[in-house]
Amino acid sequence: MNTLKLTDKFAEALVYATRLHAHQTRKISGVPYVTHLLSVTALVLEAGGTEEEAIAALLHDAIEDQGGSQTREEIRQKFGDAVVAIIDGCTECDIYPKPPWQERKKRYLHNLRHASPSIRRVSLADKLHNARSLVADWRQYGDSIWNEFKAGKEGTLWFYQELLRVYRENGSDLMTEEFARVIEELCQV
Ligand SMILES: Nc1nc2c(ncn2[C@@H]2O[C@H](COP(=O)(O)OP(=O)(O)O)[C@@H](OP(=O)(O)OP(=O)(O)O)[C@H]2O)c(=O)[nH]1
Repeated sequence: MNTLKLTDKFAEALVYATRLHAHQTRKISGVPYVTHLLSVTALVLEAGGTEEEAIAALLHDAIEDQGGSQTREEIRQKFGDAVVAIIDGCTECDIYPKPPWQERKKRYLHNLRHASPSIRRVSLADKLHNARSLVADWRQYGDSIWNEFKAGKEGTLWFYQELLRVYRENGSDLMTEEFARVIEELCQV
């Protein structure tokens, strides 16, 4: 049985993430962006993740979407180096303009191959929730959803299949196999 007890640091990160992303929404459904952060965090904790991993899950898009290096330093001061290292491992880039889509995705896949177990857990939870969102959004809105993704349907499916290959390189676990089932479903939409 998992006996993890979350501390006030987790509660602080929850409020901080909610405020940081307060004006951001999910691009298909339009719901508050914090829904994604909460789902990813729940997946990390359900998979046996630590409090540091859960805090990193809450803040995994903070550097990329909400302030770059300034936000990184703020997170370092509030939550420490270990949390920042996990977030950096889940961050594609923090510079603007962003490099081309395929270049970013290939670099993400390359870095993931050498990433720590903590980074891999938060990354997998992130991509699992995004893949589930895609299936749910497709059911509601149909093929028009692909217009919202820079690489369209083909490129997006390529990325998810490559991610699955990388997650499986270190063996498999329950979350990886759930990801595989969702990707199979996504490939059939
Ligand atoms: N499925 C889905 N994705 C959405 C939605 N709103 C925002 N996103 C984000 O869109 C990103 C994928 O969009 P793309 O056009 O393919 O790529 P890009 O934003 O990286 O350029 C995902 O980021 P990512 O970099 O792959 O992951 P993340 O770490 O930013 O979450 C995902 O988080 C939504 O409503 N549904």
